[in-house]
Amino acid sequence: MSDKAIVVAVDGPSGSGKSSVSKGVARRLGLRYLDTGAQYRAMTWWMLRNGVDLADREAVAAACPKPVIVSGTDPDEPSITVDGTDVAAGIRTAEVTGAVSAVAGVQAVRDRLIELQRQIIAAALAQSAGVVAEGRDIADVVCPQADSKIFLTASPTARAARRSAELGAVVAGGSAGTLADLARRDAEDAKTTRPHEAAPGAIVVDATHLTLDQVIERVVELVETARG
Ligand SMILES: Nc1ncnc2c1ncn2[C@@H]1O[C@H](COP(=O)(O)OP(=O)(O)OP(=O)(O)O)[C@@H](O)[C@H]1O
Ligand SMILES: Nc1ccn([C@H]2C[C@H](O)[C@@H](COP(=O)(O)O)O2)c(=O)n1
Repeated sequence: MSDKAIVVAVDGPSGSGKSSVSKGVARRLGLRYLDTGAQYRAMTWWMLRNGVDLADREAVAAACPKPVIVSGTDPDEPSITVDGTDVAAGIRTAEVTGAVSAVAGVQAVRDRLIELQRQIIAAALAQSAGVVAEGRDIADVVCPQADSKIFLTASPTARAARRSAELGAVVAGGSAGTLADLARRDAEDAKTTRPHEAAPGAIVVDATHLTLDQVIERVVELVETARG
């Protein structure tokens, strides 16, 4: 097996299992883990906290250089801070989830976070065995030179059922409400990225009928095959 540090890109729609699978693969292969969605959420958290009008794209673009966002890449303990504040829980609220697509749709935000993501990936390549980076545009925009590209998907009902189970009864309307929330966010995200389309060179992994462990195993096999 080659000793070259590697990048594994994992993209896919909301709730397809990107975070759980990417962390599991990173642990198995001794890689770092980068959650790019958490960075868009952290930017949104900061905008909401600072009273930026999210309907005003110019205001969002003007404000986006200000927050200092730091991502920790240990797959056992991923972390994210904004201006030194731990926002790991704060970025998962319904308020942030409902607002994040609007912020992620502003090109100046994307430019800033993509630059940050490339810096983190470069540091991981220099200092470790590599990184699993997950999001919506890793394989086609952030890191087209990734060594392995995975497009992780699952049926809308499987994604909604899994997300519902994770959230318990918190979402109004239960699994049906979650299904509608996922569909709405995917539709919003599709204005900016391609959440339902595999990038050129990406291998599609359909997790609808697979357990989490089976998906991790499948992705590890694909990465090891590509590594040679
Ligand atoms: N193959 C699977 N079988 C059963 N449950 C799964 C599977 N994959 C993921 N899950 C569960 O589904 C839920 C959503 O997974 P996860 O948060 O990893 O998705 P995601 O794609 O990162 O979501 P988002 O895009 O919203 O950040 C979690 O509760 C996770 O444990
Ligand atoms: N590379 C990325 C990652 C995420 N986003 C957007 C799309 C999502 O609605 C939002 C939050 O991501 P999640 O935590 O649910 O994976 O961020 C993006 O545009 N590009």
